[in-house]
Amino acid sequence: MTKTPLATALTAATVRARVSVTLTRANNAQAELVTFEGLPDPGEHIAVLVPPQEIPHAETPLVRVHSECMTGDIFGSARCDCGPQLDEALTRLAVEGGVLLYLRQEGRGIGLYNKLDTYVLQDRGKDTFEANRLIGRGEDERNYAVAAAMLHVLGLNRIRLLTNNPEKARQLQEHGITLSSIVATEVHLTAENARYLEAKAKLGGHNLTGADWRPA
Ligand SMILES: Nc1nc2c(ncn2[C@@H]2O[C@H](COP(=O)(O)OP(=O)(O)OP(=O)(O)O)[C@@H](O)[C@H]2O)c(=O)[nH]1
Ligand SMILES: [Zn+2]
Repeated sequence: MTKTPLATALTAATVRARVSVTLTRANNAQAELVTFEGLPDPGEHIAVLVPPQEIPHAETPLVRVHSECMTGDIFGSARCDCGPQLDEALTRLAVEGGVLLYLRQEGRGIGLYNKLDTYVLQDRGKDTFEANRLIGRGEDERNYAVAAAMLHVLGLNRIRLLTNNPEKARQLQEHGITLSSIVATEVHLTAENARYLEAKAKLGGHNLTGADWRPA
């Protein structure tokens, strides 16, 4: 059977290296960082494999697909909920084990400088989606084929996905990943990120109920 270009791209990837690290942000879990060759886009995406520390390994692994946010993940910027979501995922993975895919998709795929340009527009009253359009970019340019490719290489074709984002769930399923369930991330609401979260729920269709869910 002739493979479609997408199927070929998803299966052409291989593991490049596996490196052990102690994760101080995940209760000192002895995790493994995995790098890849032949992914469908050139970003330096990594997988973080975290062993369970408190409960036996689940049959279906918990997976967090996290998009890079330098401002939130590294500096703890309170404009968005990315930092608390990353901490939540790492804490949870340290308890029950699982995998975090760290995707180099800064600014929903538009890059750091462009994201900071949209912050200027947001400070003048535009929401996150509109601000992207105003600088001539898509509202959300992320494509999760790369995440599916990483999961295929790791042999994780059936997962429990930790997300509130329906598009992430939809695309992973489209690329052959079975979601046995979708586990909600907590709603990390603060006065400072309220407008950001409101836009995600209203315009991005994110589930902000705090309850586990299925895509419509
Ligand atoms: N363009 C743009 N990107 C942003 C902004 N704030 C955060 N981001 C990026 O948004 C991405 C995170 O996406 P979110 O929509 O917050 O969450 P998600 O990953 O889609 O959904 P969850 O799985 O539920 O967390 C990261 O790449 C951030 O860099 C913003 O104001 N503008
Ligand atoms: Zn963020």
